[in-house]
Parts: sequence; structure tokens; C-alpha cells
Amino acid sequence: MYGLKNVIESFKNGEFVIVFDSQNREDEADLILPAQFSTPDKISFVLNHAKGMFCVAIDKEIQERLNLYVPYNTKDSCTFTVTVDHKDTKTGITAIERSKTSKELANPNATASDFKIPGHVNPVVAHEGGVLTRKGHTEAAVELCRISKLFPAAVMIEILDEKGDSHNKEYIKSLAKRFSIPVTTIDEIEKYILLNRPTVQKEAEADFPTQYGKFKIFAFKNYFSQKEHAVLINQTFNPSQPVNVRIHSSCKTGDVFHSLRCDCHQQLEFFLQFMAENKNCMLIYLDQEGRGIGFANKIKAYALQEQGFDTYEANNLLGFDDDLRDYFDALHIMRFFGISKINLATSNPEKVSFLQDCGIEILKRISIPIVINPYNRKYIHSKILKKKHEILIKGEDNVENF
Ligand SMILES: Nc1nc2c(ncn2[C@@H]2O[C@H](COP(=O)(O)OP(=O)(O)OP(=O)(O)O)[C@@H](O)[C@H]2O)c(=O)[nH]1
Ligand SMILES: [Mg+2]
Ligand SMILES: [Mg+2]
Ligand SMILES: [Zn+2]
Repeated sequence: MYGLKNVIESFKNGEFVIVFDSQNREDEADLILPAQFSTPDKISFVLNHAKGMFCVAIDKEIQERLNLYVPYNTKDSCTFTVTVDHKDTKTGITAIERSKTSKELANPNATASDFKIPGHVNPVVAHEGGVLTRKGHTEAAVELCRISKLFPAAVMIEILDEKGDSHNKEYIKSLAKRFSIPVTTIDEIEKYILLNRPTVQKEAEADFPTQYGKFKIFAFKNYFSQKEHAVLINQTFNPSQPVNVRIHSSCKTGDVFHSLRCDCHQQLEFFLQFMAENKNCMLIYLDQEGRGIGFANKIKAYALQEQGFDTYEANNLLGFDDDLRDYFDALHIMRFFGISKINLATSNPEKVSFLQDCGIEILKRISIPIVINPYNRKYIHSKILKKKHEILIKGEDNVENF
């Protein structure tokens, strides 16, 4: 019963699902139900078995339409509105009445006058960017509604064990098993969205003459991260034929200043020349400097490498994982152009497997020959040894001599 596919299937049918968040956040799990499918029985089940705070996650449109005032709003915490009861309830607290209120919150025709304030149901508004801007249960619950094409309102309540602890994973798993409730995680929901919802858009395009040849250049922007990516293609370009693609992560030191510490400039130069000599090429230049840690941190990492640490150890000492990059934006850029079959110029097996997992067919890998020098030797060595990069070394040098 694990996995988002099961969760979406159940959710669409108006059944409960369980969503864990990550250990480095609340480390809790919520029982979640599409509000439009609320029934007294289901609400009674929720109150008996989950026992946390009874909330209904809603989107901003509902909050605005129902004129639900937000009394306290801090940047990163939950956006609770005032509590509500439906106007046709009496005390508002029974399962029958909380079910009525929850269901009406999902009614697209409801208006502010349909609710009494204060009440016994606590709406909480999801961030507009969903889990891409805040990785909370509220956002996850509303995303699940969107993915399942339901009204964006979901009953949501933390699962507490017999002692009232919300962090008892074994208890949560046993509850899921006992009642056959499918389980997923906020990370999994985020991954689904990154994969399926295009987050980049084309901002501009122009002709682009270079010393290598005449290309076209496009500017793409990710409107969540605000990152801007450059894309170069040949002037005549046919996406239905296999495209020669290079996904290059920005390296100010290498690409601009021709640093000898890395192989980035050699790779970039190789591919621009390749584009000049071959048809149907695309260079996607991603705004993720220093494997995603940014320029200043990369220079800090260089300083650590001067003390003898390798490129990955330096990242770790600065508190980062080995590689913070992802290639979702590159995937959406390729989809934008209608590309599905490519030859990929890379030495990085992670890029290959990521794109293949996303349904891009990689016909072949284009190897880029690299010249080793005393400054990039250790860097290249670490990539080959630790990350299995398949680097074609030009000249006399070989890996055994490293
Ligand atoms: N954190 C960190 N980033 C680096 C360092 N040297 C280069 N980079 C960045 O690493 C990225 C390039 O990654 P590489 O591992 O060289 O190559 P790749 O993109 O994974 O694989 P290829 O497709 O073969 O180029 C660029 O974003 C560079 O800015 C370093 O020492 N530390
Ligand atoms: Mg929570
Ligand atoms: Mg590289
Ligand atoms: Zn570099």
C-alpha cells in the first residue's frame, strides 16, 4: 500500500490516505481525506484514530471566497484562518456536524454567509506555490486534491498513538496496515509535481551569432526558484529527430575564467564546437553554480580542497550533500521543445539515469575528451572513483596514473 499511485487511487475514490513528512521537518504523519467526501462515519473514524488537530486544508481561492480571516500569519508556519461551523449546524462539534462543515468547505458554490465564526473546524490555507514553496501537510493535502482533480479542500489530522505521541512511526504503520490505508510522503508528492507540472517558461528568444557558429538562444525561467537558464540550438532544428543534447551546470570559474581546477570549460568549448559541426544540437545551460551550492560556497569548497579534501568532502564539510542539483528544469525545457530522443554529451551517469527514468530515450552518450592537468587531476579522479563518471581522458594520462 506504499506509493503515490495507490494514494491517488484511494484519494480519488474518497478514501483516507496517510502522508508522512520528512524527518528533518515535523516528522509526523497526517490522516487526510478529500473534504468533499466527508461523511459522519469517516469523520468519526478520523477523530477516533488520528486524534491530532482537526483541520481542513484549503487553497487561497476558497479562503478568499469565504472571506476567512487569517488572524496570525508568519512566513513559514501554517496559515490558520478563524474557525468555522456551517450555518446549519447546532453545536458544530459532533462528527455529523463537523462532516457537514468540512464538506461545505469543499463546495464551490459556498459563500461567506454559509458559515458561522468561530466554530469547530479549523481551515488552514496552503501556500500558493504548494509543496514547491512549503513542504507542509497543508500543501501536500491540497496538492493531492489537485492531482486527483478534486475540489482543493482536505480534512487533515495528525496521527497520535495511545500515549498521544505523534512521532511513533510503528504505530502509524500498524494503523495503515490494520485499515488498509495507503501511505505516501511529502517528498514523493513533490517529486510527482516536479516531474509533471512544468515550472519553467520561455521568456525570450533571439538569433545568436558566436565565434563557433550561428545559433538561436532562448531564456527560460523557473517561476518558483526564479532561476534563469540559457538554451542554445542550431538555427535549423527538428525535435522529432534525435537531438544532441548537453546539459551543462554553470561554472563561473571554469566557463568564464577558464579555471584549470575543473573540466567545465573544456566540456563547454567541446560542445559549442560540436554544435557548429553537427545538426540538431541543444545546449541547456543550467543556473546551478557549484553543483547547486552557489558561487560563494564553491569558493569556500576550493579553499577546503587546498587543505587536501576532495570536491565532495569539501561540500560535506560545509554542510551540503555531495550534489544538490536536479535536472527537472532541463527535462521541462526538452518537453517544451517536444524532444523525446537524444544523444547526451555527459560523463555523469546520474544525468543519464534521471532522464531515462523520466521517459527520455537516450540513444547514445557522447564522450567529451578531457585534458588532465596538475590542478584538475584530483577533481577528475574523485568524480571517476566516487561518482562513476565515465571520463574520456585525452593524451598520455590515464586513471591508473592518478
Ligand atoms: N561544489 C563544488 N562544485 C564544483 C566544484 N568544481 C566544479 N563544480 C561545479 O560542478 C558542476 C559541474 O559538475 P561536474 O561534476 O563537473 O560535471 P557534471 O555536470 O556532473 O557532468 P558532465 O555532464 O560530465 O559535465 C558545475 O556546477 C560546477 O560549478 C567543486 O569543487 N565544488
Ligand atoms: Mg502537521
Ligand atoms: Mg562537467
Ligand atoms: Zn567547473
